Amino acid sequence: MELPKEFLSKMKDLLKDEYDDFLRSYEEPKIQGLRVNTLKVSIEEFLNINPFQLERIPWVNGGFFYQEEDRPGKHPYHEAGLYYIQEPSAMAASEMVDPQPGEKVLDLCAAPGGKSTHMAAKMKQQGLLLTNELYPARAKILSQNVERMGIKNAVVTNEAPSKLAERFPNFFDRILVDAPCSGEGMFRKDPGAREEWSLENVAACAERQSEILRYAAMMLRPGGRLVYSTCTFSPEENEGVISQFLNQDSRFEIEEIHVYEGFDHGREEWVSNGAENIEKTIRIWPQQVRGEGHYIAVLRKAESEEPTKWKYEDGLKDQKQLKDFFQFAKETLTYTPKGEFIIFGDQLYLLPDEMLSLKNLKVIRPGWHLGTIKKNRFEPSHALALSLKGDEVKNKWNLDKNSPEILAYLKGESIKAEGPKGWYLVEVDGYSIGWGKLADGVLKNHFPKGLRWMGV
Ligand SMILES: C[S@@+](CC[C@H](N)C(=O)[O-])C[C@H]1O[C@@H](n2cnc3c(N)ncnc32)[C@H](O)[C@@H]1O
Repeated sequence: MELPKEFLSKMKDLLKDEYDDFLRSYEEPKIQGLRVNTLKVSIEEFLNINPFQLERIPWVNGGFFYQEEDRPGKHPYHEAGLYYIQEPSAMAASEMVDPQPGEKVLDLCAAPGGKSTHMAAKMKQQGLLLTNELYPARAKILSQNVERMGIKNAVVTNEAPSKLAERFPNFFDRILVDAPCSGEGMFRKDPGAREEWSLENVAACAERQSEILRYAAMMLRPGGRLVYSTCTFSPEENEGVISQFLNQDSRFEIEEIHVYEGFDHGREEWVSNGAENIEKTIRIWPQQVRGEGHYIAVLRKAESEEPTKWKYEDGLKDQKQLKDFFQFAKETLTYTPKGEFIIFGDQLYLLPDEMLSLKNLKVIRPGWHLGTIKKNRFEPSHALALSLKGDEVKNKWNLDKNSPEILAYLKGESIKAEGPKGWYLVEVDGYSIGWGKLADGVLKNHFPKGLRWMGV
């Protein structure tokens, strides 16, 4: 593998005796991981039905190494959101954010959503997860992953950190800044990162990271936790950014947290003006664990009495427009979802608790997407299907993971079926995967066109 020469000489100076081991790690194949989505299946249940060769990742409950030939991205369980494919070291960051059910959590640089979907699982559908991405095309992928994992309490936005900072001052209990970086830790996985690398780019990344971090700091409530992470080795983007930030903002300090075996500590000697306790930040090295390179700093904001006035988002006042939805819920579900409803165009959503006004923000998904309000009828969304459990619907149609019918369903074909007319939750081995509508012995396919398996 060809690596940038200036990168190698810099790493040699920094790592000294460890350099040869570091270099050898580039000869190893990339490490593959998946994380069980506990919103849909418990870890134990998943291990009972698991079709892959899995080995536990020590630092994350429900994280597993898999083998290249397993191809979990091409399995019906993937479409059902039973797991998320994620680089093993990257799973450490959300573990350290450790969001709790009911909290208000922000993921500021979130696409494609590995860490957000991990945090959502920890929040157990309770509280608010604001997950944001600057670039529109990436924000769309983030939103699709939120849908596939059956997350109900997430709002997906497509904003600049500065814009969010104006709207959410001192608001979040926990914030993750998984910053855009020079990606040195991903060289083994991503040839693009190798090609784009330069010393100038490292410096530009550090500047951008400092700016993002300052906006994140404004949005954290006093006493809250801010986690900063990168997938790069350069001290400028890691200990350097954190030291500069801490030296400028005395409300923050480094929080000491449990460090897993094999993880390394921050290097004070690699930066000038290293902040107090900078060695208590975390480095993950490919020559020390089965994962790519990462850096993580956990910060705590001091308690204070900063008064803040927020403007909460109001749900629909006039619920007349919801008539067809309530009719659908009565016919199809075993309960009626409650809360603050909101209509965007003809799309119906339920807002997460405590959401602030979304006015003038670029919102991709303002909450739990329920479906489309059509003329005299309601059509349920794919997001609704993926977030429902079998006991929450009156009718379901279960397919075996190895059956020809599940393949036909994923390709968009109708399936022969007998039963009362209406909407059916289609399942794979008991886990929701989409909708079908039954009439006259045929289950009409409602698996979204854009997700269908072509050429299989
Ligand atoms: C390391 S990636 C995030 C990975 C993600 N957290 C995950 O686990 O899947 C950083 C993200 O920050 C976004 N980004 C780039 N410039 C940004 C900026 N100025 N402000 C906020 N986000 C930015 C990138 O588009 C990218 O999606």
